[in-house]
Amino acid sequence: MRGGSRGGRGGKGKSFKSGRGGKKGGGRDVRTEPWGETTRKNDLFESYYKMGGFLEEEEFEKMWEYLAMDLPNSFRFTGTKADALAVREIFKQRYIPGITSVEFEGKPVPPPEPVQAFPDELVWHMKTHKKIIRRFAPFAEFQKFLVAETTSGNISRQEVVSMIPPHFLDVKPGMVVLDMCAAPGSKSAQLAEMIHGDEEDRVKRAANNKSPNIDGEGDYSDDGRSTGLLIANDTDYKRAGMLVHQVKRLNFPNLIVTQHDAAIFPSIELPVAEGDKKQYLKYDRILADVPCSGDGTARKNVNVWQKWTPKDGLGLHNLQLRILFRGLQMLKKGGRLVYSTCSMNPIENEAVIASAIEASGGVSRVQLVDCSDHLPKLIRKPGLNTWKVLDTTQINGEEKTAHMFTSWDAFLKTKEKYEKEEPERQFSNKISPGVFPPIATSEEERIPLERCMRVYPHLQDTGGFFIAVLEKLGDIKVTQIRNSHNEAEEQKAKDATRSAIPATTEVPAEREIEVEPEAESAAPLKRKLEEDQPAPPKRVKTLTENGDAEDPISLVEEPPKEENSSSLSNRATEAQVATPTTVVAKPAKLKPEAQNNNKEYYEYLPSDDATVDGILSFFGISDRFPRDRFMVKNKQGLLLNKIYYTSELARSIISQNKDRGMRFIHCGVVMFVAHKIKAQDHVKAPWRLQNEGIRILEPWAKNRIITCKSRDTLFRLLIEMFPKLPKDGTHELNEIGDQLNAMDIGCCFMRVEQDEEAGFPFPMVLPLWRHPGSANLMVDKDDRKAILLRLFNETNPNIINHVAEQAARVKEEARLAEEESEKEKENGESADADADADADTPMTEL
Ligand SMILES: C[S@@+](CC[C@H](N)C(=O)[O-])C[C@H]1O[C@@H](n2cnc3c(N)ncnc32)[C@H](O)[C@@H]1O
Repeated sequence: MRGGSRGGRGGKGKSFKSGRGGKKGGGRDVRTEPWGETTRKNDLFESYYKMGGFLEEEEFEKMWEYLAMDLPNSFRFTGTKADALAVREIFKQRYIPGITSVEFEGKPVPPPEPVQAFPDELVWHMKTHKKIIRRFAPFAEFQKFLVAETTSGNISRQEVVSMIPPHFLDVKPGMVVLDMCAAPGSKSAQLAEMIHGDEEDRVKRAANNKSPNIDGEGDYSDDGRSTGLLIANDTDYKRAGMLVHQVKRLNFPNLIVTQHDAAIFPSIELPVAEGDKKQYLKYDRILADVPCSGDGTARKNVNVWQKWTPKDGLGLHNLQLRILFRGLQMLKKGGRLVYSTCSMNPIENEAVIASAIEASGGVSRVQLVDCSDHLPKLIRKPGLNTWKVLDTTQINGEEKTAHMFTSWDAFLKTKEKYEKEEPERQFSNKISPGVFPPIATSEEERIPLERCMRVYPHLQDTGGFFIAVLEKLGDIKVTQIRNSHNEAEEQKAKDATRSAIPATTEVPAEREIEVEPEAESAAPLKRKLEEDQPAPPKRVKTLTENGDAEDPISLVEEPPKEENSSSLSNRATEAQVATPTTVVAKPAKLKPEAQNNNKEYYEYLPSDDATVDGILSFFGISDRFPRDRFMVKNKQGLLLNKIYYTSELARSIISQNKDRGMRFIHCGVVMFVAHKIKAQDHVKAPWRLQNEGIRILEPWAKNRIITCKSRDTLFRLLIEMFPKLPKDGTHELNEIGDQLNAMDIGCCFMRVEQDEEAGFPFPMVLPLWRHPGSANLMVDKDDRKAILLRLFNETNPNIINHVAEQAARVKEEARLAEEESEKEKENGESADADADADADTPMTEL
């Protein structure tokens, strides 16, 4: 159970006015109440999804109806499985019965329900509108629990669809995982949990000289500790900060946060023996949850309705392709990569997958994995093999016409026609061959795009999402960086061969939309194009930046050795001709630079460091606990007051790469903090254990361990800060006071064993400091409140801080004394004055 700090993100759906009249049939759906004024309607958006061949007409109608409804709130129980199940049980037993009995306007209000797609009832969603949540006490109480546990890190408020991709990565403890576009970090948190696995149980077994092998899966060579690593990366400085904030609370020593452009993510060096060839880190698993237009988030992100344009997806295709391609390069052979977006647009999805597979050398190098037997309860639709491409043209920024194209050739033909007939009409420079469906020359070469997964809003009342699982079968070629000259030459050659071009299709936007002749199922649709939306949704704006300009790194480093150079395959090659940016396959060349403010400074302490040695002896930490993984984050070393701990692989990577120009912006769990007390002489080890790192160390400790056995004692220690422990031995701290009386001043581990009968549904270990005349749990007020709520259902605890109260008393006494002395002074002064006056008077008189 984590103490943790603040984090998490709430699913804030704005109120709205449904564009299509809300859900029909059944009970009244409170989510469609017109509590807000935003109209959820966008003709061009609708036309594309209606005419693009995504769903049968009837199903499309249902999908569109759901897309215009508010999204249910959802959340996930997090942490180790045991912790997550324990908190889930408290939630089910304490809150569900009350919520289930609530009625609104004579009808039962739907209670939270587990989302069937995920195992163990660890994911829940709630369709109740926040107005109802605020109005009814059982919901309000539950809401309080939700907030407290989110703050503590035991619950993550995350959109249901966003939880899907990590499940398909099939991460095992011990794996090396890269999350390429990780901010704000909800999927990174899931991945970290998977890498962590049952680590705590395994370590406990190892520390007790039992085999740490619980389930036969994973690498147990590090005394049960997970040997895996998660590198969570994001290019955006601010968002990377959010990511650090989110993952810090995981207290996971096997985690590094970096800030790089994923499309040119640097190759990370591994340490090698002197004289040996350089080795680069390859990943067992990669998540590419790329920046996207986000049109699948329209249920919670109402901006999508106002701002959707076909250019959003077209503009992102190339960046998405570059990120995916770089990911495939860095993947181990046999490794797995999950590509995902919260967009339903095939240009950002299947088109990217097809182009990346082609660019990698085809299906013999990278295969789409059939995941139909995985998460069988997740309702999904197969990926698309055909789709159309929509874009708009304009003349002098006006008279927009929407066009739907079925092929690159149809697009070129249309362009040629207009160049002759209406040369002033501006065509998009965003359409490239790669955005169209691939054309296979043989069945063996066909990319089975149907293995991709599409999750639509109506299938299980979620947002829209796309997931594709890729496996690397062979080495991937490195794409040559193409310059404008060779692109232009290649284009000329291609143009010359394009003689028989099929008929063009266009959709005049201000008139009646014509359906292109190739499309069988399409029917004419009347629509009027709204004013052009000049600004794409905020998300798109931020995400279209590829970060190159900001990144002080150039693109010339040699790639890892195994990869040979060759050109991109046809579709991807053509894509480069038609789009302004090239697919760049090479990693960033790092510039060694002094560690600066953008990232943290890391200095590992030598394994015989005297300070660490002193601390570890004080707590009786086994010699088997590694001594070489402690670091400080300041040049002044131990002058600073925190000592961090990281996993072995994190240490190797940080040490090997920190001076190469890698932007490491977070790594390490705080293990010890210097304890500044006046009576230093009393204390043999003036360092205190930290809530963050205590669980990593505790199984290896022999000294300074006390055990709390009763709920009363725990309650007292939580509700009172610095309860008294007088020197004469009298105290009100029950078994804890007795154990502390026999202990020197300093920090200790306070264990709470799991004991259902005693009212402890999960084990805990908390740091406690024994002072000369008191004791204090080193747990902050928020975490105290969360534990009090979780274990004691204490909703509004009044936490007493004896020291603060005493300090306030002393201050008050000092103030009163000062007042008193002022008064006395005044009195004295006036008395003196009187006396003086008395004295003077006679003098004067004299
Ligand atoms: C869909 S969001 C990722 C959400 C995240 N995976 C999660 O679950 O919390 C896409 C992220 O990609 C980042 N991004 C945009 N361009 C990038 C690039 N070139 N390299 C790395 N990250 C990028 C954005 O800053 C954004 O945080």
